[in-house]
Amino acid sequence: MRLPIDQTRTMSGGSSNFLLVPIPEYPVLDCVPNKNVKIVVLGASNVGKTALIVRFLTKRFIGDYEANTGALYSRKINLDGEQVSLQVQDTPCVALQDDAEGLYCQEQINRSIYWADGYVLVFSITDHSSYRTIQPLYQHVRRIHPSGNIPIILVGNKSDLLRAREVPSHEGEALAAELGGVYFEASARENHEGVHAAFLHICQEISRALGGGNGEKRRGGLHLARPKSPNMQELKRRFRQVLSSKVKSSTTL
Ligand SMILES: Nc1nc2c(ncn2[C@@H]2O[C@H](COP(=O)(O)OP(=O)(O)OP(=O)(O)O)[C@@H](O)[C@H]2O)c(=O)[nH]1
Repeated sequence: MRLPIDQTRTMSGGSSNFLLVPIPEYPVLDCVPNKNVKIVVLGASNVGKTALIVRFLTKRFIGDYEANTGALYSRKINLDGEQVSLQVQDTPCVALQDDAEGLYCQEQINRSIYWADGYVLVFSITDHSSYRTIQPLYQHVRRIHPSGNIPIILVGNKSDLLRAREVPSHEGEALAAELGGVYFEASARENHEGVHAAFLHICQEISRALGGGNGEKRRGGLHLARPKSPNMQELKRRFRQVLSSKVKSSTTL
C-alpha cells in the first residue's frame, strides 16, 4: 500500500526528504529499557512465606507476621548491573483438598499466578504435608500457564529447625528437578544469605526469560513487537533510482 506523502513524512520524523532520514531501531519514546520482574510466593499455611519476603527485602526477621491477606511489595533493585523494578506478591495459604490431589486456592491467588513472571514455591522442612502441597500447586500454576518455560524455585524453609525435620533435603532436590527448578533450603529466621540467594536466582531466571525488557513477555497477553529494522538495501536502491532519474532527466534536457 502506498501512503499519502504527508504520512510518509510523519513516519520519517517530519523531514521533507524521507529517503535520507535514518529510521530508529525503536520508537524514540518507547525504547527505554525498564524491566519489571514480578514474583509470586506460594505455599501452604505457616510455612514462612511472609517471613521469607520480609527477610529478603529488609534483611530482618520479625517473628510474628499478620495473617496474610496478600501484600504486594515493590522495590527498585540492581540486577547484574541493570536497574530493575521488582514486585513481590505475598499470598494467602493454599491447602490440599480432601482427596489430596486438588487445591483450595482463592481467586485472588489465581489472579496473582496469572500476573506473575516467576514462582517461589515454599514448604516447611518441618511439615511434610506442606511439602505434599507443592506438586498440586505446581500443576495448578501449569493450568494457568499451560505453555512455555515457567521460572520457578522450590524453597524448603525453617532449616534452622533440624530436629523437627520431616522432609529430607534429597526429597526437596528431587521434587525441584521434577518441576524444572532449583531447590533452596533456607531459614528466614537465622540466615539472610540463603534467602537472598534463592530470590536472586529467581530474579535472574525471570530477567533472562523476559529478555529485552520493558513488557516483552515470553508468552501470550501483552507483547510489544520489536519494530523492524529499516531495510538499508531497499533504501539505497530507491535513493539510487531517484538520483539516476534526475541524471537522466537533466541529460535529456
Ligand atoms: N524457626 C523458624 N520459624 C519461622 C521461619 N520462618 C517463619 N517462621 C515462623 O513461622 C510462622 C509463620 O510464618 P509466616 O511468615 O507468617 O508464614 P506464612 O506462610 O506467610 O503463613 P500464612 O499467613 O498462614 O500463609 C511465624 O511464627 C514465623 O515466625 C524460619 O525460618 N524458622
